[in-house]
Amino acid sequence: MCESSPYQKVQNSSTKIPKTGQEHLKNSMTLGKIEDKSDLRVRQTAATMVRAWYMNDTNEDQRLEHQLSPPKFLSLDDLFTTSGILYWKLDPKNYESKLEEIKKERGYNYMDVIQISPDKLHNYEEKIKIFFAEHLHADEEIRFVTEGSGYFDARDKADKWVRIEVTPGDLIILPAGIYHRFTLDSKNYIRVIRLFVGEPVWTPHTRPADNMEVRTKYVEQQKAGFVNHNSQMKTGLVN
Ligand SMILES: CSCCC(=O)/C(O)=C/O
Ligand SMILES: [Fe+2]
Ligand code: NI
Repeated sequence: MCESSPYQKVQNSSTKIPKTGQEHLKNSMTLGKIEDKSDLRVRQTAATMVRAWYMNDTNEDQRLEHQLSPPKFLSLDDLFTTSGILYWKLDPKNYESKLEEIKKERGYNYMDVIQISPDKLHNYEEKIKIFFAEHLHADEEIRFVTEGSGYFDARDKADKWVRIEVTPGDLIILPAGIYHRFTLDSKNYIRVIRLFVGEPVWTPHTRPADNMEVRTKYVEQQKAGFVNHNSQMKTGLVN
């Protein structure tokens, strides 16, 4: 989306984050180095907790899980191979340095915070509708969840909806050109850090946008198969 004012904005990671509860980020982060095996185990367990599944197409409330019967889950590897979606699990209470590392590595020099709930988001009903209309962006969509939960839905190679549950500590990167949408779950609240390279442009291009260059490029990549040069990201390990 292309909203501007209601969110805190940080032009680069060393800039102060102005007001509204974001201050604790600065002090809460230490380097996410895995010092011993028990630490690794804890982090791996957390990493495997991401859930992604194929959706049914019933007209029930969008906030419900929409599992197939029986449910059909995807692994992180499947998620990446079928759609190019990258996922990292960070420690939701101690993520600052790892997030900084990722920002540096991928060139994300903009960040702000959005809280989505009926009482926290201006024009909530309208925004929720926009988020849930199938669309693509000309750039990556990078979201790090700090509180609450929700679902990102993305189309796989066969144009089937895959639902990805996001909870605190989840960093998800949707590639440019992928058809997707977002909804809150039945708890009705999420707080998300949004990252971007340069000045953010979150214009949603509603489907059909098949003739956009970014879409044709994405489809080509999808046909050729996505290649991940960062195996940590693919497996969801935090370090
Ligand atoms: C959870 S962040 C708000 C949703 C959004 O910005 C978007 O583009 C969804 O596709
Ligand atoms: Fe989007
Ligand atoms: Ni958007």
